[in-house]
Amino acid sequence: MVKLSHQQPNLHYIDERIFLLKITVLLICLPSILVLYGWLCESRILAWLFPSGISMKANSAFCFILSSIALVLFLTRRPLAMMVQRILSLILISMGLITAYQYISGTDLPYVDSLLVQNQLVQNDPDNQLFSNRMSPLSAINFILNGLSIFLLTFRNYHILNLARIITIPVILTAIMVLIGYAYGVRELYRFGFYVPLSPLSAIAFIELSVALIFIHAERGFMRLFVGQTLGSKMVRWLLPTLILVFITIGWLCRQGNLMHWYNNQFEVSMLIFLTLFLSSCLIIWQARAQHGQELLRQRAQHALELNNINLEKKVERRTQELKKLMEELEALSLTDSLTGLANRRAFEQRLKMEWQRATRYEHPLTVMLIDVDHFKRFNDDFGHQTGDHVLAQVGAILQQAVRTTDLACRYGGEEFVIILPDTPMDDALPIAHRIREQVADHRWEARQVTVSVGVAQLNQHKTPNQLVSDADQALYEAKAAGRNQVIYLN
Ligand SMILES: Nc1nc2c(ncn2[C@@H]2O[C@H](COP(=O)(O)OP(=O)(O)OP(=O)(O)O)[C@@H](O)[C@H]2O)c(=O)[nH]1
Repeated sequence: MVKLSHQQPNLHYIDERIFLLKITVLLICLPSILVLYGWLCESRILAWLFPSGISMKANSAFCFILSSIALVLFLTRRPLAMMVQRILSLILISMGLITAYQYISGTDLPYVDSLLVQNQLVQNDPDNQLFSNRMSPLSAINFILNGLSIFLLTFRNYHILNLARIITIPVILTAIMVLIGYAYGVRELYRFGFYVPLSPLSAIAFIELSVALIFIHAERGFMRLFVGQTLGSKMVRWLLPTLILVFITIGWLCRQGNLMHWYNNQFEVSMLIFLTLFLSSCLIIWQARAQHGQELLRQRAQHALELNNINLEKKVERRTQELKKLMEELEALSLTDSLTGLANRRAFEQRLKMEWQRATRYEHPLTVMLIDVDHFKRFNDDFGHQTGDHVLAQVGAILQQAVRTTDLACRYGGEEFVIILPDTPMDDALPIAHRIREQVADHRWEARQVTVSVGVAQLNQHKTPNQLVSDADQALYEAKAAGRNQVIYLN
């Protein structure tokens, strides 16, 4: 069994529906109480509330009062209310079944039709008829159906809810038929054979009761269509009652004209067809206009949405490109030394690892040289850090110029630099090292002459890139020890 979920529909609509339910209960209950009171006090005026010559029977009035109570109890969710509703619905079903049994078997069970009132009013009734104190067979069937519907609605289950609604539809249809019968004077529509006819007041009460039952928990099941906020919901809410009322009224007016001998039958039918065509066309055009407007709005909204999507996609694409560029810049920044503009130690380590792998795999020569500024501490102490920074930047520029594009000059840290020379044997690397040393020494320095010491090492049987750097460092150490401004290589 599917349990109903507790949705939160529009509260404004809920308030409106609670109000309508209360009004409906009053509309069913008040006339029924008056009719029942009329029967009990033998007041023909009250019992014959509707001036048609056919009264709502006392049992029917009683059943309608019970139905109203059951209806109003749908406003509370207490288990006790649910129990009372089930008991009331069972009474309604029983009343209907017992009456139907009496009609079918032709018997007159004691204390059933005379349960609430004796027959005095009926006996005085000029239109007296067989079983005239008994509710009509149609009422009996309708009370069975409505009682069943109330009983099922107390279960609040999705499938049962729809079933409860479906069984009230025949009640509405037959009651409308009865009203049409009264309006147009078609006896066969409200009275079957010699049976007791259904009174117009009962027909109205059945319509009110059944419509109210159909709208219980309307936000669930197929009745959602009637209480929704869509154009379809608004259409069905207005169009359906309008259609029923308008066409019944047109028919009635045409009929009355004929009865008053303003025109004959042919004219009545022609008028009816003309007015029906005219009004149906008006209704269709009115609704088509509303739908057309809605469709245009929808198309415009869709177009705007598509444009928005295209703009959004362009924006995302632009932002992605910007982000990509930013990432590349960040990546470059993270690999660059800010003072000299050379690659930093991180970039050096990445590249050395790569070149070392390539060189060992293809047995290519690979040389690394470490360059250190001589007595830089003293330089800093004498001329200050800022001048020292300037010297480092200039040494960096000299190194960058001295190497090929396939080589990589990096700032190793502090005043120490390193150059990776791929595919370069020691014989080719040494002239470069000497050139660098000379260029630094020959440079026109502002403060004082600056020199560098260079240690060179070539890849040999080194197991790791670190060992190669360590060899270059050893050579550099020896260059320092040999008096600085020297190039020393380690084989
Ligand atoms: N201006 C400046 N100085 C730095 C920077 N990085 C390191 N130094 C300085 O470089 C000096 C390096 O000194 P040491 O390692 O003793 O070596 P040195 O004085 O060059 O002597 P040798 O290398 O033996 O010739 C230290 O005083 C550091 O403060 C930097 O980015 N800018």
